[in-house]
Amino acid sequence: MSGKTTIGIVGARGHVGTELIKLICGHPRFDLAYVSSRERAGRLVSEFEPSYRGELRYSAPANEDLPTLGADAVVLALPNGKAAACVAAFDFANVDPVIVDLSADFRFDPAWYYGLPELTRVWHPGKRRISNPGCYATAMQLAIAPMREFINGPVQCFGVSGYSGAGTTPSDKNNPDKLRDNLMPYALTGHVHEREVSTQLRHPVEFMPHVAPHFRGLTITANLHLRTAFDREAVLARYRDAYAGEPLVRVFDDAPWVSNIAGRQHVELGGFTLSEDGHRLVVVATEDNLLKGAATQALQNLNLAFGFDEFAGIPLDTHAEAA
Ligand SMILES: NC(=O)C1=CN([C@@H]2O[C@H](COP(=O)(O)OP(=O)(O)OC[C@H]3O[C@@H](n4cnc5c(N)ncnc54)[C@H](OP(=O)(O)O)[C@@H]3O)[C@@H](O)[C@H]2O)C=CC1
Ligand SMILES: CC(=O)N[C@@H](CCC(=O)OP(=O)(O)O)C(=O)O
Repeated sequence: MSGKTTIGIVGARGHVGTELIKLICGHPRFDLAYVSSRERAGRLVSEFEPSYRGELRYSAPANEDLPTLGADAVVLALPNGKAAACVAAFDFANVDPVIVDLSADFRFDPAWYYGLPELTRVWHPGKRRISNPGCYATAMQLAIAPMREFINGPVQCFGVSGYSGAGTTPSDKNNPDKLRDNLMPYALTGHVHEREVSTQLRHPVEFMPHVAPHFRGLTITANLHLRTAFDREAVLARYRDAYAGEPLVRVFDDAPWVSNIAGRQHVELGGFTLSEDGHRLVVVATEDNLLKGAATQALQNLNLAFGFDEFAGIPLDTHAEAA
């Protein structure tokens, strides 16, 4: 291979695995070692991903064969519940690549680093087992964190995701016919991202997710009750300060629209609206669930794990001006 750091992707046919292949193809320091898919085993990656110009083919290694494949890092992009068996195979073989898990399987395991770099990168150095946050959970935490110390009582978050969030295994939530002209509520209490955000922020969050007919991009509308009365300027100043110098978090005056975020790497925050008494704040966040909600964040985590620039290989567009 090329002297580059090599990455294996397990579950590379999926929506997130596909985005990660594209990002790694454009990365100056990473190269693909292997990409697994049972359905595409034997097929050339270039058949599915034109930006990949090599001869690599999808393969379908058994878990116990993964440690023999020799990648410097492994990204697990499998459905929930499948990661532990892969990790156990590496442990059993005493092979210790950097592992980034995209599922929810290790997000509550204190032995794993929770990688939402804008909020947790200070704890990253030396971490080789990295749990990538959930898509909605990323947007919720970035929307709430700057006001965390002033929040009074639970935060309510109304979420609407494009149906790529539901993966490729057929279900009502990714069935375009059932989604047409529709908004599908689900997991209205107890969604894993509710628990994830409440745990990470150490503050209760109540999350009500929905799926919509668009393919990619999600919106979170967060309702925060505040102990202290705020005016809009003070709120905006807190968000601008919190994310100053963060290329993947942009703060706007107006509420962001999901139609503007598909295919883009960053999270947008905006629409800061206060009640008349200044004690209730509503904030809107949008994000491409497959990018900052998954693959882009995984790339930030991989860059940090190998000591590269955190944003290497992440195409930062500039066409929308932050407020
Ligand atoms: N979609 C999203 O917006 C986000 C997803 N995530 C998480 O990322 C992970 C991947 O999501 P996504 O790409 O949407 O999922 P998909 O359903 O699109 O893809 C799943 C991948 O896993 C493989 N796979 C499925 N079942 C198995 C199995 N039993 N054993 C081995 N491989 C299997 C599939 O390939 P094949 O069947 O060919 O082997 C496919 O490559 C999930 O854990 C998801 O929760 C996180 C944030 C956002
Ligand atoms: C629309 C839809 O179904 N979205 C997924 C979230 C995708 C995600 O972030 O997944 P994990 O936390 O499982 O990794 C869901 O609600 O389960």
